[in-house]
Amino acid sequence: MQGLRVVRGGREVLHDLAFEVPRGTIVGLLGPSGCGKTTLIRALVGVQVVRSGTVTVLGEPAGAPGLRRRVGYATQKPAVYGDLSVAENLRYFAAMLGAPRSDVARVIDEVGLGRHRDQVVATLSGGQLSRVNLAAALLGGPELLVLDEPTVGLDPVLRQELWELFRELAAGGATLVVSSHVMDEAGRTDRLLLMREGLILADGTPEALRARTGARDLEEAFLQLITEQSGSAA
Ligand SMILES: Nc1ncnc2c1ncn2[C@@H]1O[C@H](COP(=O)(O)OP(=O)(O)OP(=O)(O)O)[C@@H](O)[C@H]1O
Repeated sequence: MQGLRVVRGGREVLHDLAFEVPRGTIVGLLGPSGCGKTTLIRALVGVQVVRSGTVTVLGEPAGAPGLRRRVGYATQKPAVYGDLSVAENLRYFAAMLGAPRSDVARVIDEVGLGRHRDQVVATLSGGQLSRVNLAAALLGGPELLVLDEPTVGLDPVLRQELWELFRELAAGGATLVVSSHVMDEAGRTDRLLLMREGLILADGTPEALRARTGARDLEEAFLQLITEQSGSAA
């Protein structure tokens, strides 16, 4: 991604962003609410009108038709049908994608919803609902998974399990871009993009960010970077 600028509602919300994501890694996109994480994700999956810049995904321009089956995207708000069961939703999405039917059982298992496979989605808890949404993004075994705050509303045990799943997927060669505004999740990534007000404040491994700022934890490192940035802007 190079020189990415996005204007929304008459205001520039991403300012000249550039970064590259190596395959097979988990990249965390972190920053406070409204800093532009979702907009950046929308640009990656090719649904965002951009003012300028180039976004290349798996060697093709973001949003190219050939990427449809190679990129899995889970939006922040679950986008599944409330009046269908978990399995019915996933069978439908698998058919739309041309993914094998056997994938349905696999992804239900991966997100730990086996006991709820025949439950109507409207009756699921919030955490279960977000897992159905995630399961839909896993259909077809995409090479790039783009997940917008996939762990919101989940208890610590489930969050831990999902991060283990993300790690397994990356070990199998998938690349994951995962947004979050929870700093304790940042330490689980291979690489962090810390965002603030439409800019990338820092880009590096969690260890490198801690070392660079001399901070004890990533929350403190983030605050330190903000102070540095404000100092250099003044
Ligand atoms: N459709 C829109 N029209 C105008 N402004 C918008 C629109 N969508 C987003 N914005 C603005 O763009 C900025 C970035 O929003 P974005 O949704 O990318 O943030 P975010 O980091 O994902 O936030 P959150 O963590 O709360 O989801 C915000 O200031 C938001 O108000």
